[in-house]
Parts: sequence; structure tokens; C-alpha cells
Amino acid sequence: MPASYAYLGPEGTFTEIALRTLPEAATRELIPYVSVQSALDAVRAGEAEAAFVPIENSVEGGITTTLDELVAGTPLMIYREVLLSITFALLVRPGTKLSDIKTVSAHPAAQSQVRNWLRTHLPDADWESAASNADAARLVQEGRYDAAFAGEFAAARYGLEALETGIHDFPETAQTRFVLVGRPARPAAPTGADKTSVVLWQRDDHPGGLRDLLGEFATRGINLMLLQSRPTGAGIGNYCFCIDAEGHISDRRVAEALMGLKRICLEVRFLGSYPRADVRPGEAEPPRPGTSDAEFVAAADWVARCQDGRF
Ligand SMILES: O=C(O)C(=O)Cc1ccccc1
Repeated sequence: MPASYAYLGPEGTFTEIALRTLPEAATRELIPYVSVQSALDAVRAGEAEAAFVPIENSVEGGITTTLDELVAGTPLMIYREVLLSITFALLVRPGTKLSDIKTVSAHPAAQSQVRNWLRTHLPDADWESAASNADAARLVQEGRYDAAFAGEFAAARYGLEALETGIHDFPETAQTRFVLVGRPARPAAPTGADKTSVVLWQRDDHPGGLRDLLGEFATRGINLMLLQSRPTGAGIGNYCFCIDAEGHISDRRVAEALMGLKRICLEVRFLGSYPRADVRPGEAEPPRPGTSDAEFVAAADWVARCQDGRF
């Protein structure tokens, strides 16, 4: 059996389309799972080499089921990310008219992306959440709901037709980010345009606590690309922080920031260093003055010489 990648299915999800853009997907068996949880559990159980799941979109922010799965349980690591521009089609059983539609379904993250369209065109339709947009299409095929917001490409797979295409409240900028998640191993070598993901738990609650965490990045010139708090489950007001920072753990500034966080946090979970999908290597901003590897090495060398009385 070839190595397999699990993905949020069923067939015809945006997740599947995004996964197929990765060259390594061509040499793997791609297996659809009914939920993000089950896809990640397949990796944890060793049934799949990796899982491909949505993690963030430009309208709704973090996909909380994915973040919560990465925050808790047996540690996993992100190896790749893919950005996909998306717009939705309204899929119906052939012959259905807009006026026939009483129930619409899609993944919860889709709702915030089509809200204005719904208000204008189907103000009285009931919203029913589905495990994925393609699963909503499958449920329309089964007759459970009247219409689904999904990729136009899912219509043929589920014997449906697109009543409308190109639906999105923010069509010019709508992007969803997906990640390939595997069991922990050595991260791929830096490309020069990388991202590092971590989860941080504060040691105690004190004024400026979050500022202290962010300061570890700021003083080393590291830009943040995602900051999302998630409840720890320990009651109101208890949060951990999911952070994406520019750079690779093998960059000195990133390693030093992680060391600083390790000293002051209750817990730090490393979620991986991997190539950025939004810029190509060579196009990323250079390190800010005073934060390059060479400058860290020279500074450490100077301290060693001071300790030796050789300055
Ligand atoms: O991949 C899908 O089809 C999903 O259901 C996840 C999703 C949800 C909202 C926007 C893009 C992808």
C-alpha cells in the first residue's frame, strides 16, 4: 500500500483541491475522512502518514476545530501550508429554483463568507451546518437539504447543478489556508521564507502577561502572522495562544525567541517550521537590523570573550 494522506472529505472539498496542488500528493493515496478530528486521529494512530486540513480563512480567522486539535492531545507537527482562493457555488438538485430553497447547508466557516449573499437572495432559508462543504452537497443529493454552498467542481460528483457561481461576500480577497500535519520529526530545512507555529500557555495571570510573550518576538524583530486565543478548558478567562511567526526554528532569532518563551511560559508547544505559501523564497523581508544569524553569532562570541577577559 502506498503511503497515504488523510484529508477532510468527502470527495469534492476545497481541501481536496488544495491538497492536489502539492507535488507530493501525486505519489500518495489520498483518503477522505468525515471530519478534521478523524483525519488527525488517523495520523496519531499511524494509519496515515499525514493529514491535510483547513486551518484559517481570511474572513472567519482560525478554523477552531483544527486549532483545538493541534493544541491538545498527542503532539503533531505542520509540514506544509497551501493558500487557496475560493468562491462558492449554490448547488441544488436539478430543477430546483431559488424560490424552492428552504434549507441551505455548508461548513460553519463558510457561513460568514456568504452571509450578505444569503440575506439578499435567501433571507428566509434555514442554515444547517455540515462537516464540510462537500458533505453539505452530499446531503443535498440525499434530499436532506435543498441547497449547499460548495465548490462548483463538487456538482458533478454529487449529481447536482450550480444555480449560482462565484458567490462570496469578499470575492477579491477570500482565501483559505490549509496545512499538512504529521507526527513530529525534524522540520524541513529553511527556505528563506518560512513560518513557525507555536502554542503558548501563560505561567500566571498578571498585568502585561500577553505583552511579555509577544515581547520575546518583538525584541528579536520577528513579525507575527497569526495570533488566536483558544480557551484552555479550565474556565472563563483561561486561554492559550496560537501564534504563527515569521522565520524558521533554525534561524537564531527564532530559536532565541522560543528559548525566551520556554523560560517564561507554563508550556510551549512547537507546531513546526515550514515554507510560507504567501511569498516565494528570496522574496521574504530580510531580517531586521541586528537580528541576522551572523549578528547573533558575533554577539555570543563577544560575550564569550568578555567572560574570558579577552575583549
Ligand atoms: O474543504 C472544504 O470544502 C471545507 O469544508 C472546509 C472549508 C470551509 C470553508 C471554506 C473553505 C474550506
